[in-house]
Amino acid sequence: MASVTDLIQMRRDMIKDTPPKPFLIGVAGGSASGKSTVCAKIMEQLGQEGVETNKRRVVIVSQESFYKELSKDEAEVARKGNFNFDHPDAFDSDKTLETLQKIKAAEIVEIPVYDSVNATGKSRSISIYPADVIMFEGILTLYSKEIRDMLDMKLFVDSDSDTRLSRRVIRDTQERGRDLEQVLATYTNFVKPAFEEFCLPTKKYADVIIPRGSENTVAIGLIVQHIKDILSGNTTSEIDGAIIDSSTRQRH
Ligand SMILES: [N-]=[N+]=N[C@@H]1[C@H](O)[C@@H](CO)O[C@H]1n1ccc(=O)[nH]c1=O
Repeated sequence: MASVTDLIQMRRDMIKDTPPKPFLIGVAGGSASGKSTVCAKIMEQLGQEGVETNKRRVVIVSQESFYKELSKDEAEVARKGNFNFDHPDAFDSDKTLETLQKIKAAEIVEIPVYDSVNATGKSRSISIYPADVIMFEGILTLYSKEIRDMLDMKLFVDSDSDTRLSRRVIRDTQERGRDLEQVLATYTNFVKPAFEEFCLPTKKYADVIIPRGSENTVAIGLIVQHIKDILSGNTTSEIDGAIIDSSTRQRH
């Protein structure tokens, strides 16, 4: 009669041969909360030291890739800073879900790279190849239940709103060539209200909330270690539990 340890090892050997299903992480948080930087740091720390098997492939998918294309009138309104890019309806939720399902099924997908200066996703697109870890980052990545249910880990980057506003002012005036008055008006009219109505309420769905965003090296380190443990099968997952449970049943 094989011991429990043998059973668990046999199971782990079986699992090791099958390519791991992509591990999907949702990273939400207010505009300029540091989501992209948190993702970059996690990716860097996962990619750096090879875990047990070969180097992990980690890719970042931005929710901005799924902005609906603007009509001519909407583009005109957007140019004046009067379009609400922070509302859930600004995103194509069907296309988002379909693309994430393909990514989760380890298919190669083509996604647009959003050009926020010209507010279009038509400038260029990139291919996302099958990866071990996919980080889906954006202000409303935890908003839809269908997407939440697909995620293996949900993170919320929780930076103070004054920090986020000051970053936006610098980013939008310097990198996106907008004037200060328009940036502040857009923030007051759309970004702040939409954050409070649609983004902040999704914090309750997070598995880990990261106060202070990318400066929080302890939180990022814990998250990276947990992902590594899951990828290298070191966690006592439900599979092990099932074996132990079945063997005790046999013992009676
Ligand atoms: N305006 N505004 N706010 C949104 C949102 O807060 C953030 C994340 O999508 O990017 C901003 N955003 C998005 C598309 C765009 O063309 N311009 C832009 O500034």
